[in-house]
Amino acid sequence: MNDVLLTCKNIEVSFDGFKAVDGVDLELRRGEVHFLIGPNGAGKTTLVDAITGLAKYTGSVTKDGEELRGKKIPHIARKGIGRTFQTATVFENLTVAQNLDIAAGAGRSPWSLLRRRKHLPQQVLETMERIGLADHAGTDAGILAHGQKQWLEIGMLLVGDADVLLLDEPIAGMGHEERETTGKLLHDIAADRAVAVVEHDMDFMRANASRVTVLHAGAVLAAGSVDEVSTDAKVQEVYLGTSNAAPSETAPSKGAPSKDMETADARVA
Ligand SMILES: Nc1ncnc2c1ncn2[C@@H]1O[C@H](COP(=O)(O)OP(=O)(O)OP(=O)(O)O)[C@@H](O)[C@H]1O
Repeated sequence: MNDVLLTCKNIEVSFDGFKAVDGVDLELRRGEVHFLIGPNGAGKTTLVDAITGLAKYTGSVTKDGEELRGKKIPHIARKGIGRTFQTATVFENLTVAQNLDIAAGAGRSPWSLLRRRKHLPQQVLETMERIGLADHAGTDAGILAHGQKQWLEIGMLLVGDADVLLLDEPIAGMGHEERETTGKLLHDIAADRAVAVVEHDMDFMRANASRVTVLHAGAVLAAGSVDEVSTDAKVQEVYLGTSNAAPSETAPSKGAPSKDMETADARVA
């Protein structure tokens, strides 16, 4: 079995008494692309916020035996936990190479970080190849295509030595080719890391998930392989809205379970 890099136990996040995350357990393993799915408002992003120190929580997040609850955001990042946001947060006025050089250069002085260097570190050069941006080393990040910005942001986590990557809807707004490339990139980087992907796109999830956790109303509804969660009656009910609790979301049930989730995706996305 792949080794566990991050363990979350009984995570709860409350906003003014409303439990956005309600007792979630989660393990992220090296070698896996772990999808976090669930309807809007299920608590996916809030869970990522908790893990990365942006949201206060009760429960426990551990990495390498260290409890991370209550630790500051930079400390959590230094522990190798990195995240991307739906809107890429790159330095738009700096080049691809400079963005990566800065991300790789924690500990260097601000001036040396901003200086255009003749020789980029090997790690930056290798990462540019890996994320498919080697031909854009001198391009300002601000004029990259949407997908390329997402790849650059992932690259910035890689050069920062993150080994647990939490990616929030990385393919939103991408075309077919960019999605395919992103799927390959996720598996490439997961070979020696743990990758978690918050996603609404069920086709992308089915094509790329090693493991899936389905959240609903802040809690884990189901977890397992794509097949296991696709055939789970509770998951189908939530996605199809066949329960009395969500009559307005009722959608006709057609075909195989995986098709059902596709229907849900069209509605949820
Ligand atoms: N800062 C906040 N203050 C109050 N409520 C919040 C806050 N952040 C999130 N929530 C609420 O917590 C719940 C979970 O939100 P969250 O964004 O984590 O869901 P999600 O599963 O990521 O949804 P989506 O797929 O739409 O992004 C929602 O009901 C949301 O309105």
